[in-house]
Amino acid sequence: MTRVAVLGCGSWGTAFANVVADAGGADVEIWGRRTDVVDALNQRHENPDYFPDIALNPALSATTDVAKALNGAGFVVVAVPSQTLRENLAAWAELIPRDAVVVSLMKGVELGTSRRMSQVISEELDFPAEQVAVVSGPNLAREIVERQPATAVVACPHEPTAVRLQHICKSAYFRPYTTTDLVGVELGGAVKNVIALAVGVAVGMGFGDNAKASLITRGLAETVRLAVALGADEHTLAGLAGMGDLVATCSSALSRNRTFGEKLGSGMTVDEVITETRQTAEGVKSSESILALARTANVDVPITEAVVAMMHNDLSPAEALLAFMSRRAKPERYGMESGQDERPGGSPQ
Ligand SMILES: NC(=O)C1=CN([C@@H]2O[C@H](COP(=O)(O)OP(=O)(O)OC[C@H]3O[C@@H](n4cnc5c(N)ncnc54)[C@H](O)[C@@H]3O)[C@@H](O)[C@H]2O)C=CC1
Ligand SMILES: O=C(CO)COP(=O)(O)O
Repeated sequence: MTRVAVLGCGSWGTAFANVVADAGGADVEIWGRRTDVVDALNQRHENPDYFPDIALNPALSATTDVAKALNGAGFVVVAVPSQTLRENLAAWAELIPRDAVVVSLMKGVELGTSRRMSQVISEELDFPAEQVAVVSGPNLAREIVERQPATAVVACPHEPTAVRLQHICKSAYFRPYTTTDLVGVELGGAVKNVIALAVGVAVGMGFGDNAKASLITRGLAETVRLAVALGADEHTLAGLAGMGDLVATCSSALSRNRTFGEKLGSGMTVDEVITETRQTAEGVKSSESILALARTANVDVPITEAVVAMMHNDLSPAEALLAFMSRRAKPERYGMESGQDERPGGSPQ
């Protein structure tokens, strides 16, 4: 049977490993850093840190020995924070089988380089495009580990690889579709975290459904502009990895990004929220790398600009709202036609 190594036993690594085990077509071993978590996974079939009340598939095994997890793996699924991926891969590179498919579950863009996760994988491992894939979509880990129905997108420029991956993670409750549009899928997943931060801020400030719907809709518009400028198919962003994930994340109290924004909007400082946030909220750091990408591509991303200003440049939520709402009046556009006038600081009406 195909061996699958899942690297990272945080919330999504654990839930996705369980999906593959439940799908029943592969042997799955999950790697984690902490002995107590790995022991609980092996002995009690639970992850006490993230899902203490959920019975995981007993066929799922765990190890702290990354060489053991990677030995003979046909798929190497990576679920660590986006900003540590490069250093993690450097440490693992020699152990990853040269014929394996490496799968990113991550939704971030690297700081400093603005590389997508699949690009970091290709660069660090020197793997060809047909051996690098991504899984993304409306996949709040808690709901998936509860085995609630969900859909996702499996992306690889080489369709047969996407189909192989689709088969090992398709189960009674998890329905993956395939696509070859890696760029659209990865940018959809990364930018929605930034938009979820903005929605969270609005919720924390006490605003209601009109504000949320406005941010989601205009957030999708800026995601489409950026992704298409970088080579994505516009239709991908109307799909599960775009609108699907954006709606799920922005609507859910389970989202770490939305929750982070909510705390900021209700008056906490960024440092205070970071101190009490234990899990990865990718949008906080990726907002900066996404803004850098947008500037390089000369694309207006006003919500992302506002999020970066709040997260990294001490702009208060009230000031960000004022800057956002006082931009010049303009026609509603969805795609690539937008001009420079979206940038905060554009002349008020
Ligand atoms: N939680 C969710 O619902 C979903 C998360 N994702 C994405 O999956 C990725 C991982 O997120 P989660 O599992 O939720 O995060 P998490 O914070 O629950 O887990 C991260 C894991 O990485 C490990 N880790 C942290 N620093 C590390 C380092 N320097 N080296 C090696 N391992 C390290 C942690 O010990 C933990 O096991 C993120 O990019 C996230 O956007 C995608 C879909 C759903
Ligand atoms: O990506 C996710 C759902 O698809 C999870 O979002 P958060 O990282 O905000 O929890």
